[in-house]
Amino acid sequence: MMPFSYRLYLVTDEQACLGRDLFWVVEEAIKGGVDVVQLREKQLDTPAFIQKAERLKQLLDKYHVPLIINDNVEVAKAVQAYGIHVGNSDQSPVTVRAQLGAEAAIGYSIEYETQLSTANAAVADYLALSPIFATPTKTDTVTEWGLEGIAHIRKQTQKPLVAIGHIAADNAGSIIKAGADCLAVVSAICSAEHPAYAAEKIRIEIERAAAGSL
Ligand SMILES: Cc1ncc(COP(=O)(O)OP(=O)(O)O)c(N)n1
Ligand SMILES: Cc1nc(C(=O)O)sc1CCOP(=O)(O)O
Ligand SMILES: [Mg+2]
Repeated sequence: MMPFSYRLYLVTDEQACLGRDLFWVVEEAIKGGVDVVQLREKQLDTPAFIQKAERLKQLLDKYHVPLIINDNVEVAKAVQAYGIHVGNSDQSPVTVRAQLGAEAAIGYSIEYETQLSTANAAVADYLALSPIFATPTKTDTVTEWGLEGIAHIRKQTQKPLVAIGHIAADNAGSIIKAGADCLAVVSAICSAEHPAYAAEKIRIEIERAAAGSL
């Protein structure tokens, strides 16, 4: 098991970067306060995914920001990523743990409350509530957890809770106050005119809400 004490989680989406260089967007996002990055590539084959992940890891290492790989265990292994994120259509966290060992952080999407009591949730280092609010960025989702859903799940687990889905500066504080530990964001940062400024605004809301709930 690995610690997961991050606050602002960038999930990449090249399309959402509106023609700008992904590596530039990521670096700006880090300057604004992103402290963990997931490389999410749904179209690349494994060799191309590895190549991109290697380049991204070099950049992230400069800032001591951990790299999470979406779905692909082979890529996570090849680049010695900090961890991997899997959901219900991917290899299970139990299988991934067997392949990557205790030294990899595993994130697991929670779409149904019944998942909480499974071995898959038990071996995960963080749980992602998927989605908090419906989002055009990913439409193959089940239901929206909403703020009430976060509070409900918060009472049932001590694991770090990552919220994802339609998160931006204007709802960041309420999501943290409802019980999330970390906010995962695609478009509000990748598609922002100034990704650094956008990340900074979200980070400020996170810190403000977290300080208020101490
Ligand atoms: C932080 C985070 N949370 C949820 C997801 C979604 O994972 P999944 O359900 O496996 O869907 P895909 O991203 O693989 O399409 C995520 N990637 N990251
Ligand atoms: C990658 C991803 N997973 C989700 C889930 O619900 O599991 S929602 C999502 C995309 C989130 O994008 P945005 O910040 O633009 O709303
Ligand atoms: Mg997946």
